[in-house]
Amino acid sequence: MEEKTLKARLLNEHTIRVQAPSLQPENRPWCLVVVAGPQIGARFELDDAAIIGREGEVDIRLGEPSVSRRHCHVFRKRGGYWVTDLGATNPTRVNGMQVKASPLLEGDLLTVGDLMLKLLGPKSPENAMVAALHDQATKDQLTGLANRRYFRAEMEKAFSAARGLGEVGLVVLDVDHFKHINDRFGHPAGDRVLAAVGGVLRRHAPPPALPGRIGGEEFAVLLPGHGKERAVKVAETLREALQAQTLDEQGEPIPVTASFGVTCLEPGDAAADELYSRADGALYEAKRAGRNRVLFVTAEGAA
Ligand SMILES: Nc1nc2c(ncn2[C@@H]2O[C@H](COP(=O)(O)OP(=O)(O)OP(=O)(O)O)[C@@H](O)[C@H]2O)c(=O)[nH]1
Repeated sequence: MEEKTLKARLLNEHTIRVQAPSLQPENRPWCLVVVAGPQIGARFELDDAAIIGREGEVDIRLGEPSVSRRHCHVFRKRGGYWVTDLGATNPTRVNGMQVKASPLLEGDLLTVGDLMLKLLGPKSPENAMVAALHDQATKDQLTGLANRRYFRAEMEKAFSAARGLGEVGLVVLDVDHFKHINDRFGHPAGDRVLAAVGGVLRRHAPPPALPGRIGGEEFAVLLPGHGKERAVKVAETLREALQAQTLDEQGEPIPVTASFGVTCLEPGDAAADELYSRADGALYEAKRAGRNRVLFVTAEGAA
C-alpha cells in the first residue's frame, strides 16, 4: 500500500476513535464548579440569578470565613451571565481582576474569598469530568448511595435551612446480625446484601429523601419536610421491604432484617449532630428490644 494512502487510513481510523460517543460533551445546566480552595469539586447549578454568600438567605451558600455574608450576585443578562460585587470584604474577582460588575463568560474564573469557581456551559466538555469527580467524592462505591461525608454535609444544610422551625426527619438503620451473614455466607455475599439494602433505600425513599451509607452496615435516610408520622411510615416501609427481599447464596436464603431509629428536628436542637445522635440512640434501643423494629424518639426520650 502506498505510504500516503496508509497514513490517510490510519488517520481516518484514529479520527473515528476520537469521535466515540463517550467523548461527546454532555448537555447540562449552566453551573459554577469550585476548581481551587475549600470545597473543591462542589458544583452549583445556575438559574436566572443567584446570590453567593457565606450564610443566611443566599442561593449558593459557601460557609467559609473568607466569603462575605452576601458576597456577589450572578445573573443572566442578554443571553450570558454577569456578576456584581455586593461590597464583599475580599472583593470579587473575574480571571484575577477585581470587579464591581463584569460579564462572566463560559470558562471564566470567579474568585469568591478563598474559593475559585469556573463557569461551565451546557455543552462544556468538562461537564463529564466534573460529574465523575462529583460522584467519586459524594457516593459510596458499593451501594451508589450518598457517602458518609456527603450525607453529613446535606444534613447540615437541611438543618440550617429549617432553622429549628421546618420539619426534618432522620432515619438511621443497621442490618441485624450482619457479622453472622458474613460468617455464614462469606464476605462477597455480605457485600451483595449491602448493595441490595442500598437498592431498597433508593426505591422506597425517593427524592427529596436522601439515603446514605454511613459506614459498614449502617445506613441513614434524611427526610426533609417529614414530621413524626411520615418519617415513621418511611422507616416501616423500608423495614418491611428489607424483610421481604429474597436473597440467596447458592440456593440457601439469606435472611435480611434491620433495626431503625427515627427522630425529627426539634426547636431546641443546636446542631445537626444532635439529631443524628438521637436517632442513633433509638437505633441502639431498637436492637436491644429485639431487632427488626422501628423506634421513634424525641429529645425527651422514646415516644
Ligand atoms: N461484607 C462486608 N462486611 C462488612 C463491611 N463493612 C463492615 N462489615 C462487617 O460488618 C460486621 C458488623 O458486625 P457487628 O458490628 O458485630 O454488628 P452485627 O453483627 O450486625 O450485630 P447487630 O448490629 O448487633 O445486629 C463486621 O463483621 C464487619 O466486618 C463491608 O463493606 N462488607
